Amino acid sequence: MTKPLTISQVQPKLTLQWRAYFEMTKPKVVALMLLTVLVGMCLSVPGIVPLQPLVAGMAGIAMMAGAAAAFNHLIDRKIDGLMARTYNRPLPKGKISTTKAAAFAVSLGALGFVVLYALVNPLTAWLTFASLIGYALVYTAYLKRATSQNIVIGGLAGAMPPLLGWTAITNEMHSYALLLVIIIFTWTPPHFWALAIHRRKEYAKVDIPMLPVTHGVEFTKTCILLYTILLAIACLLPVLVGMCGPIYLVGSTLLSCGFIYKAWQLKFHDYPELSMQVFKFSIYHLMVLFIVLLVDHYFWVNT
Ligand code: HEM
Ligand SMILES: CC(C)=CCC/C(C)=C/CC/C(C)=C/COP(=O)(O)OP(=O)(O)O
Repeated sequence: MTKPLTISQVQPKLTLQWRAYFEMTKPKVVALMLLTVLVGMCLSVPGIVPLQPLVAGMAGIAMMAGAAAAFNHLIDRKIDGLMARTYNRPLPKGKISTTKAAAFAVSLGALGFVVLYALVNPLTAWLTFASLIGYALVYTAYLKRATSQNIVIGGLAGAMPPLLGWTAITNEMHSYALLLVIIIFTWTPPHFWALAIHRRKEYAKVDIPMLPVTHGVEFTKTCILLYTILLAIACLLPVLVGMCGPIYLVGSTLLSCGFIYKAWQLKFHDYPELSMQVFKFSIYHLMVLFIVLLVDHYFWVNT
């Protein structure tokens, strides 16, 4: 006869399951996206942001972005199991079955959609749904395996969060919000290609046509440098149209100089650790840039 499980045996199993589901939502990526959502919300109105659409908007967008990430885990489970960076993920490790992962992704996405539709507005719900489809289906299931421009085109889905935040509060698309989308859109290629240089052998092994695999490391480094220059120009646009003030101008210029400097080092110095340094820098760059946007908004634009 099999012995019944004791509470002390069940508890760790439940905790492990919970952690595995949480990991599928790519929490750190979604956390940075939520910062850009919040900034989109704050910049959309001159004064205090109304609390109800702020809370419901953040919750709904977080759920749908987490669901998109879970779909990515599900669709990529086979190649993830073959790469050193990702073999330990819940699906290749067998911590969660494909059926449960699919049920989780669908329920989380549906719940997020209902929250946005019912408590925020239909415009934000549909735009977030389009981002989910853009990342989970267009990028993951198709572009990723089809072209070396995969992340340039697919990056549009990941760039949407500030616009989603903006529409959650105002129920309309504003050209200022599109400038924030353009900034994340031009930031994505240097962010990802730096990592792809470091992991190029793994991508080649699973036949994923990332730029360093198809066009070589030197060409990718040139593209990274050019995109950091393009990003610096994109970061100036909010000042040129009068959306942001001097605090943002100084902060974003320093960040742009830092990013171009790191990309220049990557292109013209041959230290293997530089690619991961550029990748890490990109994350701090975007985080600080959006914090500076917020500080500028409350300390300059409103004065
Ligand atoms: C299509 C667009 C994008 C691609 C292909 C991409 C790719 C990646 C990859 C492969 C990693 C994993 C690195 C690792 O496992 O060590 C990563 C990490 C990260 N990405 Fe992106 N990314 C994209 C867009 C974004 C966006 C829009 C944001 C935020 C607004 C973002 C924020 C982050 C953060 C915070 C991490 C670090 C996560 C961690 O440390 O666990 N990414 N990105
Ligand atoms: C609704 C909404 C706002 C959607 C946005 C979805 C989202 C979480 C985008 C993140 C972009 C990202 C981490 C791409 C990496 O995928 P990858 O498959 O190239 O990397 P991996 O190998 O680490 O999985």
